[in-house]
Amino acid sequence: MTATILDGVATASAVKNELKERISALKAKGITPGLGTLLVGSDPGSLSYVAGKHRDCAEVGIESIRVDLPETATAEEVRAAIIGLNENPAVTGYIIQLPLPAGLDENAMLELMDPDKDADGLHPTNLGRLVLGVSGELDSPLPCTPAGIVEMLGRYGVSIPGKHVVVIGRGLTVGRPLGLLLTRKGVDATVTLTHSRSVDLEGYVRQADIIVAAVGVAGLVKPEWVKPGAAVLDVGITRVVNEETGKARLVGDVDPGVAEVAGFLSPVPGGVGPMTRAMLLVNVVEAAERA
Ligand SMILES: Nc1nc(=O)c2c([nH]1)NC[C@@H]1CN(c3ccc(C(=O)N[C@@H](CCC(=O)O)C(=O)O)cc3)C=[N+]21
Repeated sequence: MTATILDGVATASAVKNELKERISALKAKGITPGLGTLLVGSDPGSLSYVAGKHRDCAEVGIESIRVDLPETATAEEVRAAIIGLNENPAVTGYIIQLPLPAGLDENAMLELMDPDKDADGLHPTNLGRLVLGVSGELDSPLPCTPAGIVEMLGRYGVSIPGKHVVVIGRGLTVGRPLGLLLTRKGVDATVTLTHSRSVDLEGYVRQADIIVAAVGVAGLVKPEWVKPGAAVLDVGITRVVNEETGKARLVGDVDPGVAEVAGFLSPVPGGVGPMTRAMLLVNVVEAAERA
């Protein structure tokens, strides 16, 4: 048996096409959605993600405003850039690209954002709304990667209610909010949220109907850990640079052999990454629709 590939590029493309109509409707009302990005420093991964986000905006007709600060920016300079984005009327939603360079307090910076312009759903108010939300109505932005995972499973007909989802990783952008989203009423998964201190990780993963690996440990999830037919979503991204060519290759948290055991597999690249970017656009459009 070979897994059905959960194609994030095709699914993101469908999501983006559906957005185009909503963007036209907004523009007809005189509202142009605009995504701001704030990037501090020049991490190659972050540069590549931010560039991708601006390309996506151009593709669907969303304006995009890019603010880049050097690695050496002070907390005061970053704070001023955030206030600027809060006040810029062309920016209907924005993100602070994470991680910020060491020495800058990420939580303090996220808290400075206008929650109504938070396109990542990572402001404390929006994380609070994620915890409080019981209706499944999207009345506040959801963190993009968890939203993209649920959206992709839905579009491929992978049923979630009552299923055991084992999430590996408890980070702010993926694992932690994913557990909250999956256990909301209307989504109804049973979630085991594992992390680097979990004892017998393999034992939990073996029981999973759906596995989400988001730790950044290349090839961590082995074929023998996977229940035959399970859905496996790879969210890990490790950049491996070829010494000779200087070219980076992306390696996920899931061993390639898992494709022979799983029922569904979301690969790296071409899986959850493009979906994350598509859900960011959804958040920007929804913020403009609410405004
Ligand atoms: N405030 C904030 N919000 C984020 O959503 C956020 C962040 N910070 N910091 C970093 C992580 C990582 N992330 C990715 C987004 C897209 C791809 C993506 O499109 N990946 C492509 C490959 C891209 C490439 O070739 O580099 C793929 O998997 O096919 C990957 C990773 C968003 N993050």
